[in-house]
Amino acid sequence: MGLTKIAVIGAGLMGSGIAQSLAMGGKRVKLYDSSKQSLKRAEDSIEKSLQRFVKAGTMNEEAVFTVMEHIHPVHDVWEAVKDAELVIEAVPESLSLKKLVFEEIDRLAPEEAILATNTSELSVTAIAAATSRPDKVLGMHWFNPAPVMRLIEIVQGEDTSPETIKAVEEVSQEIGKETVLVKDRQGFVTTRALTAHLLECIRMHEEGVANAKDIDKAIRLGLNYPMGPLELADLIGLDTMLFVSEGMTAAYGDRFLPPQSLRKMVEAGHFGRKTGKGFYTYTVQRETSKQ
Ligand SMILES: C[C@H](O)CC(=O)SCCNC(=O)CCNC(=O)[C@H](O)C(C)(C)COP(=O)(O)OP(=O)(O)OC[C@H]1O[C@@H](n2cnc3c(N)ncnc32)[C@H](O)[C@@H]1OP(=O)(O)O
Ligand SMILES: NC(=O)c1ccc[n+]([C@@H]2O[C@H](COP(=O)([O-])OP(=O)(O)OC[C@H]3O[C@@H](n4cnc5c(N)ncnc54)[C@H](O)[C@@H]3O)[C@@H](O)[C@H]2O)c1
Repeated sequence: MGLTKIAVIGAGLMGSGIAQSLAMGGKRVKLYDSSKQSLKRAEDSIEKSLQRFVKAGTMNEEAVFTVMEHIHPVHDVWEAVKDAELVIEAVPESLSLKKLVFEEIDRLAPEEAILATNTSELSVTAIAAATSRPDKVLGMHWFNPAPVMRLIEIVQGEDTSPETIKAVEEVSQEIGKETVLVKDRQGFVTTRALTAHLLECIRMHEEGVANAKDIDKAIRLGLNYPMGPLELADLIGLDTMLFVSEGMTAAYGDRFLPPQSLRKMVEAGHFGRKTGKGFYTYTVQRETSKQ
């Protein structure tokens, strides 16, 4: 059994799903978020997601209890990383923020710990350079919703060692995921391909080529995609989509420019599922009063 003690930093949409996926694969996970509210929301969304597996008949209540037993929400980053063999970061898509987080976990985590970022498209090499261990830093790009999606895209930074890659390939396979290995180029493989697709569909919506429902239906039924592009953008988070679009524009030019309508929705605080409104409206679970 490879790496077993894992810390996840950032318990939002992805961090909660990553923690759940690891725990479902038998790993012990400490889950930290700078916001207590996010940590509470993470526990609720993990419970909800596990109940989907129970409803689907692929898990029983005993397995749910075991998975929850493997996830330890903590309120202090030192507590989260102090004995970790692998730390996975899933904070918002901002290079400056990720560098700050990596500087901190580099100082606090055991020196042999591997540090992985779940960035969608930012430079793994630049994040690694913020630490004293660039050979032990790589991209571990999960997909939303993490408990269901089967791929982990491993991104090799300029100084990532082969041993680091092998250890993360192993832990990915141990929890039932498939991996691919890509170079550290903006957007890697998946985000570059997906962003081109999603942005073009948002532009079509903006130009009034068709309404949101028909654009999604056309792609879902016409191209046999599991989700339409606008409902998928709402699932990913329009805030993340804007971050990604701006990052890709810096690297590849105007073809990735964010549509004005995307920017306006984000400026208005409409991030999609996570805020209850994006291209569609959703019922957002009320925050529990208990902290
Ligand atoms: C940009 C980033 O860096 C990288 C990315 O993440 S790109 C995005 C990658 N993800 C995709 O492309 C997802 C495409 N969609 C799909 O594969 C499928 O629609 C799906 C797996 C999300 C759901 O498939 P399906 O079996 O039809 O489930 P369905 O009953 O329709 O449920 C859809 C809903 O369930 C969620 N979901 C389904 N199973 C789930 C599970 N076990 N745990 C958590 N959420 C689950 C979906 O997110 C959505 O949320 P909701 O519960 O709040 O409604
Ligand atoms: N949303 C997706 O579909 C998706 C898929 C793959 C990868 N990603 C990437 O994963 C990362 C997280 O995205 P997300 O959608 O989960 O975002 P999110 O906004 O849902 O979650 C981010 C979490 O990080 C927490 N946070 C912020 N600063 C922190 C800090 N200094 N220390 C600890 N926690 C902190 C926030 O409180 C929040 O709970 C981004 O880099 C994103 O590009 C997103």
